Amino acid sequence: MRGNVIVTPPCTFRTAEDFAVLAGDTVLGAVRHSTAGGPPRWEHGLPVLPLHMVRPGGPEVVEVWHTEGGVIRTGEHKGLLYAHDGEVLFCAGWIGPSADCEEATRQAYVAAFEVVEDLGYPNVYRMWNMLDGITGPSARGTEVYRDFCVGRGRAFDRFGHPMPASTGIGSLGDGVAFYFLAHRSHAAVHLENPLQVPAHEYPEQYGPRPPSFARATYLKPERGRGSLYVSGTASILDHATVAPGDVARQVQVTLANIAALIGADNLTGHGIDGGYRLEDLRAIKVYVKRPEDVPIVTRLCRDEFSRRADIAVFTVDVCRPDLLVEIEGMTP
Ligand SMILES: C=C(O[C@@H]1C=C(C(=O)O)C=C[C@H]1O)C(=O)O
Repeated sequence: MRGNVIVTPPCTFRTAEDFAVLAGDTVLGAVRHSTAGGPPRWEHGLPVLPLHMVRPGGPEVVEVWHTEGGVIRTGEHKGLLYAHDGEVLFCAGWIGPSADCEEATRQAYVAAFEVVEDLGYPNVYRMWNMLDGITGPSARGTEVYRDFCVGRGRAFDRFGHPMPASTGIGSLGDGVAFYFLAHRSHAAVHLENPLQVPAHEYPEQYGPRPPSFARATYLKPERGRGSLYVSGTASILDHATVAPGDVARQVQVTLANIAALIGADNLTGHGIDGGYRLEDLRAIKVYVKRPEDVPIVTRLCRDEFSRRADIAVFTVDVCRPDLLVEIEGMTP
């Protein structure tokens, strides 16, 4: 509560049953982390992206993106499904298994930027990409993530959009899925981390085209406090992986990275007043590579984040073979 106004967080995690009740009320779109992925589909008249992130028998986590009001309009463009309420655009797409991940990614991202431009939501502030076999060999004999980065980068080159906060993570199957959010009027301020080389400046040892993303994006309203969206963050200092093989240390380095990124010093340096701490984050997603590491990673995260935060843990691959964990979140 702020005064007597109820502040609805933009994103909450729900069970499949809760989502069925909630949909059609204040929902713009949703992402179903479940046992199968595939193209986005319409549910209750809204775009819903199924992601293969859960093993059989595990609980489905529905990530629900809420609208603050306005008339919701929906549509489809080249297989991408979207909903928008006059201020916020939610859009989801599926690249699917393909012979040429680079070209398929380029085309899908071109379609995404066409949606952004056609509908007039120029401030893209958060993107997610879930890649089956992310560090595995691609059909053209390189690596799926590397091919993906080249294709995505070519679409960014063509449209000249600034690079927003993003996640590029593994999934348990069903090709490459992606979704993103864009705002009509609020400026998107993209942040880098003082402890890390900007990802888009990574040296060539990580691939021919560095990944196109910022470490965080602050969505700045005309007045008052905005929301900060933290990219998938891992145990990387400068550009190098820290503590390969040591999951507890990787969690510590990752949390320290996030703390430095969202803290007052870094925000002030990007022209944003104030700062945040780990306990301010909500809608946290934790990606753990090895199933046996889930208990310790969950405990370490529970100790640092607020009890009021939704924390979802998924057992999937991370974008470098030596990374064991990755964490993302946002402020309400
Ligand atoms: C973990 C890293 O990168 C990951 C890959 C991303 C992408 O390609 O969009 C974004 C954030 C992370 O999920 C990193 O390079 O620090």
